[in-house]
Amino acid sequence: MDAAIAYAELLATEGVVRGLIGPREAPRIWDRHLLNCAVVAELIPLGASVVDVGSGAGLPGIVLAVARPDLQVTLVEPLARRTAFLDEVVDQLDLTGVTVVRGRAEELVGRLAPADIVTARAVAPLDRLAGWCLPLAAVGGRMLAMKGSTAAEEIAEHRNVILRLGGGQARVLSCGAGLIDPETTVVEVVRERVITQGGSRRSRGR
Ligand SMILES: C[S@@+](CC[C@H](N)C(=O)[O-])C[C@H]1O[C@@H](n2cnc3c(N)ncnc32)[C@H](O)[C@@H]1O
Repeated sequence: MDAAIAYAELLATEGVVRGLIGPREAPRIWDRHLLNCAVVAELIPLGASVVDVGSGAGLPGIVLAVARPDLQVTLVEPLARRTAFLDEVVDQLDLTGVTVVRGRAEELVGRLAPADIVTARAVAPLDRLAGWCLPLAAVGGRMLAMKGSTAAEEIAEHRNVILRLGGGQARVLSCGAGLIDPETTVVEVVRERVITQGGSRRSRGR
């Protein structure tokens, strides 16, 4: 809790001053941001490696690292102003299991170890997100994309693209039942196959 309180304080002060979070968000950091992200931890197995794509000011990556010290979390973010803030948060909260990587997700394929879980919140539409996140997951690993009430429509629109990218059937999951209202909506996609550049497939175990 001490680390969570310290992070909330950093977001509401430095985060706002540096333009990483809107001033109107400061009073609702706990419910709209921290708790909304923390409940996603219920979908992540013990000791998993997590890559958070487009971490921004650290959502959900920092929250997951604080809530779950068993996780190895890599925060991927292209903007220097944001990675500088993330580095400071990691230092100040002494988050030993967190690595900050400056870069675009699509440029990091093959440079990061394949992750058990790839998270993203408010980064891109589902088709583009799948194109960035699935290649960073291990085969059998999962993308967990935090989405709003239009999650099912996004899946219907982009189902074929996701399959072509080597993903399985996307599912809409709800996190935080009995803890937060509204619950957090997550689109889960398992990376089932490796798609090589020419479009051929390699399945798990081959
Ligand atoms: C709207 S912000 C969301 C930040 C955070 N996830 C949140 O929920 O507050 C989107 C973030 O995605 C990052 N981003 C955009 N394109 C990206 C890419 N190709 N790879 C990784 N991050 C990217 C942006 O720099 C930005 O910080």
